[in-house]
Amino acid sequence: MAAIEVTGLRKVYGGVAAVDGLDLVIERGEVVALLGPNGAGKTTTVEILEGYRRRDAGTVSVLGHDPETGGGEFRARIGVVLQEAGFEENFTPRELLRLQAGWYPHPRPVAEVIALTGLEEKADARVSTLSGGQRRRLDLALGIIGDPELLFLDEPTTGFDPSARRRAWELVGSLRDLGATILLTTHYLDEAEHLADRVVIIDHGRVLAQGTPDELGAVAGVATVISFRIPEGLAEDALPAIGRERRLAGSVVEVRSATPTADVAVLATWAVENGYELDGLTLARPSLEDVYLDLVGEADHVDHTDAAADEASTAAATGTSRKPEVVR
Ligand SMILES: Nc1ncnc2c1ncn2[C@@H]1O[C@H](COP(=O)(O)OP(=O)(O)OP(=O)(O)O)[C@@H](O)[C@H]1O
Repeated sequence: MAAIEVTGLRKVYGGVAAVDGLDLVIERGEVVALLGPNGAGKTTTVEILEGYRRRDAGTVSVLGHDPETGGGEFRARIGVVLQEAGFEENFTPRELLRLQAGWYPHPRPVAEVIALTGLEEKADARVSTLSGGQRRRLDLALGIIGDPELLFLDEPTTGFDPSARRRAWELVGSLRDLGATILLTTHYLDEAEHLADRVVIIDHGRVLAQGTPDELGAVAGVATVISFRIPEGLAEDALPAIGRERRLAGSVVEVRSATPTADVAVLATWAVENGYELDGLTLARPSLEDVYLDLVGEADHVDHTDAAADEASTAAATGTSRKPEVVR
């Protein structure tokens, strides 16, 4: 039996469908990342799977339970890390973890979870003194204390510094190695690429595409990128017309090509005939970001609720700032 099976899921708020006929199957032991723009319906979907929201239509099975009626037995088998959980500020992380452990039949040792999440130095400090990133680590610690079979992580590393992020990734990797099934939502495409066996892209409450990043590239028909440094003194319009889109970032030319073999042949022939050496000539498969933007659409991507934050998170996620200008 799959860990999660969802068919025709629907949730409507004030006449608008936040989730609109979503189908999803997640096998046991899989790590799956849900991607999508702000307002796509990720959190609504995940909270329905966790049993925190009621659905309007569709069938949902999570570890064989209907989350709406699964009760304590269901809750003991899942771990949940919400986007914004409130804490009892006067408690310490160790105390909160002990309390939470009491809810589960087979919890992990508190000290082990503190070490796994890198909270040793703050284990006995009041929660009110924790930084934002340390609070997120505590969220993560509380999510795994029950040694869940299925872990839900809603944007688990937002606000983490780079090394905390690496540790969280290692933690997710080790949970996966122990056989946990993990469903995470993230806006960090590199996080999805690094952690997930499979990526599910949703928009307007439906699944747009799913698969490994490589499979998604094929589905989306996203082009290979041919890049090289433009020969010194050469005007850009002197380059041969290849590819379906060309961009210039400083002196680096990026050509998106659906037929890279033929395009490289044309480019190389032109360069040799004219006596140019094309410095930095490389071919790169499309990144998950290319696939994502191709599927979701850049206009759509920034059209949702919080364009600025969305753009900032994409930039942070990919280590890039604004995209180079499209010159064609
Ligand atoms: N409690 C609610 N009441 C009314 N509308 C809601 C509620 N929760 C979500 N929505 C709406 O449902 C849609 C989907 O929201 P959801 O939070 O699931 O998106 P998301 O993909 O998780 O977005 P984000 O990436 O911004 O977290 C949005 O249009 C949102 O405004």
